[in-house]
Amino acid sequence: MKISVLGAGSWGSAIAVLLSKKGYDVSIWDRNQQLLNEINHSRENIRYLPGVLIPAGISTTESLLECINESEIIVMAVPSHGIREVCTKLKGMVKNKQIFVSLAKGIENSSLKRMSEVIEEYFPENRIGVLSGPSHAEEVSRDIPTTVVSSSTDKKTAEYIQDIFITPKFRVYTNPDIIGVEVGGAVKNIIALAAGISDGLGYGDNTKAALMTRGIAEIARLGVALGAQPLTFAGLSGIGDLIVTCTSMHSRNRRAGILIGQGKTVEEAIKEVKMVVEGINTTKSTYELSNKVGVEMPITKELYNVLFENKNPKYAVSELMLRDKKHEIEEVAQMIWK
Ligand SMILES: NC(=O)c1ccc[n+]([C@@H]2O[C@H](COP(=O)([O-])OP(=O)(O)OC[C@H]3O[C@@H](n4cnc5c(N)ncnc54)[C@H](O)[C@@H]3O)[C@@H](O)[C@H]2O)c1
Ligand SMILES: O=P(O)(O)OC[C@H](O)CO
Repeated sequence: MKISVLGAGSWGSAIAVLLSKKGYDVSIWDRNQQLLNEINHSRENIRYLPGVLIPAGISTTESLLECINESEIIVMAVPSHGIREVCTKLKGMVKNKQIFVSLAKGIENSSLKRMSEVIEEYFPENRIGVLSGPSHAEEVSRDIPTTVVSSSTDKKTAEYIQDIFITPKFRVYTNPDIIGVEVGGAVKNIIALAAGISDGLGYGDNTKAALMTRGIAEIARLGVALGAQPLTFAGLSGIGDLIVTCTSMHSRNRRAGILIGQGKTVEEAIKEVKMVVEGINTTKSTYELSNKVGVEMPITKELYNVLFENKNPKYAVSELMLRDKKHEIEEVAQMIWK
C-alpha cells in the first residue's frame, strides 16, 4: 500500500521512516528540490533530522501529482502556514477515496481555522483525520516509546489511521473530539514559548509549573467555547503535548522562547532555531480567536504583547501575577459542567 508524505521537514521525515519500517511504500514530496536531492544522495535528512537513516524504500519527488498518485493516504506534514498553499496545489489531483491525515499544529492567521477545516474547505468529499500528541521527531525516528492520538469526526477513519500508524514503539489511541485535539496541539505551542521565555529570564520550576497549569486551563477554555470536550485537554493531545513541549530541549517553540527570554529579538530567535516555530503565528490567531469568541486567555494575551507589541517579558510576567484574584476550582468546574 502506498502512502504519500507531503513535507520533508523533521516530522514528515520521521513519520515517513516509521511508515516505511512498517512495510508501506512511502513517497515524500517537498517544495525544496535541493533537500530532496540531499536525502536521496546521503539517505539522511541532514538539515531537519540528522543522524537518522532514511530507508532506501522511501522515494522522493518534487512532483505532487507523482507523489500522491495511487496512494491511499496523504499525510500533510508541512507547517500550518503552508497547508492552504499545498491544498491549492493539490486541487484537481486528489481522488475522493484518498484519506488526509494532518500532522500540522496551528490555527491559520487569515481564517482562524484549524488545519482539518482548511483541508475540508478544498476536499469536502474526502475523509480527514489528524494525528497529534507528545511526539518529537528526534525521538520517534529513534524508536523511543511514544503515544499519540488519532482523531476524526468519523470513528472508522480515526480507527483506520490508528491501524496504519501504530507500532510497538508508537502507540496510537483514538479520540473523536477533533476540535479539542487540534486546539490542544496548536495552542500548547504558545504556552511552550512562554515557558521558554520564563526559563530564559532565569525564573524557576515553580514559574514553569504555573504557566503549564494555568496554560492548560486557558487552552481548555478556548477549546470548550469552540465545541471541544473538556476531558480531551487531560489527554495526550492536551496536557501530554503541553508537558513535552514545555520541558523538552527538542522543542523549537521552547528553544525560541528561551532565546527571547535571554534578550534576543523574535527574528533572531527564529533564525537561530532554524526550523518552524509555529507558536508565533498561532499566538496571533489565538489572540484574535479568543477576542472573537469572548474567552479570557491571559497568558496568550501577554505573549501576544511580547511578540507583536515589543513588551518586556518581565513586565508581562508581572502583569500575569497582578491580575484580579480568582478561585481556581470554580473555574475548572464551570469548564467541565458548562
Ligand atoms: N518536528 C516535530 O517533532 C513535530 C512533531 C509533531 C508535529 N509537528 C508538526 O508537523 C508540522 C511540520 O513540522 P516540521 O517540524 O516537520 O517542520 P520543519 O521546519 O522541520 O520542516 C518544514 C518543511 O516544510 C516545508 N515547508 C515550509 N513551508 C512550506 C510551505 N509554505 N509550503 C510547502 N512546504 C513548506 C519545508 O520545505 C520543510 O521541508 C508542523 O505543523 C509541526 O507543528 C512537528
Ligand atoms: O518542537 P515543537 O515545539 O514544534 O513541538 C513539536 C511537537 O508538537 C511536540 O509534540
